[in-house]
Amino acid sequence: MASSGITTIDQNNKKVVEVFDTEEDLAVSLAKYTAHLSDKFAKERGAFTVVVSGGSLIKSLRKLVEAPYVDSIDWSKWQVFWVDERVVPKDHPDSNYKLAFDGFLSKVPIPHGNVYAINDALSAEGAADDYETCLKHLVHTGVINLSSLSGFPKFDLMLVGMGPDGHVASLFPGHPLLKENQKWVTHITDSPKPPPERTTFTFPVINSSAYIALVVCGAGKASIVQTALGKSQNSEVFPVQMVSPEGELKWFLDKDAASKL
Ligand SMILES: O=C1O[C@H](COP(=O)(O)O)[C@@H](O)[C@H](O)[C@H]1O
Repeated sequence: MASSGITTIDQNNKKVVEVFDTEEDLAVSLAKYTAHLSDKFAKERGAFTVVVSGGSLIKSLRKLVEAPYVDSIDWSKWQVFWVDERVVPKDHPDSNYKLAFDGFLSKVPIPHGNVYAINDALSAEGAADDYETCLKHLVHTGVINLSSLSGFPKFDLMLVGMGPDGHVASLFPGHPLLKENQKWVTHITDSPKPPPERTTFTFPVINSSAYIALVVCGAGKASIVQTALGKSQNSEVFPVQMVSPEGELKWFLDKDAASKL
């Protein structure tokens, strides 16, 4: 699967891997994929619950704020959440909210009340608990679906990146939080990547999703991609390998990230 432009699909159609010649091509396809799901969920359930990560993912969403998508998507149906957040003020350069707001949210007419940022006045633990309470309320009111299989919230689409160490959200290799199986949202105060204090969705929530787009670009991530998708002998299990949603997982890779496959 080394060349670009190739799509592979696993036997039960739950995992799709698509490799793009350039990050530009990837961004175009990601916008099309997201717009399609927005339309589907808006029609089916009158809401589209979208979870974003921080990092390089946000730049790869840039085509959504351009024609034709900026005018064709029904932004009023979007409900936006963060899979992880750094516990810093919302206007801090490290804030995932600020990154998404500056690069994406400020350019589309999503109602302000449909954007769920953490309470940045709280401690990491307090912010995680507060976010979980907010999610529970939204499940109760039917904005967020509940998985009948797992009993955890089932978001329509998670758009997530992966760090060069194989972390997803703020779930880092070897960290005890990888095993959290009760909480919906938890916190970390010793993140190996700064800033140290963060909130993060847990794996049961991530893996209850209807759709996950895992967006990975750059040669610096090729070894982990090889471990996750290729024939690497690496015995360590990286967090990204624990991503296994109830619904569909689609990997969006650029040629460099896929270079070791
Ligand atoms: O710290 C974080 O890093 C990951 C990966 O970021 P990237 O820039 O390497 O794509 C990101 O997905 C996560 O949301 C963020 O908090």
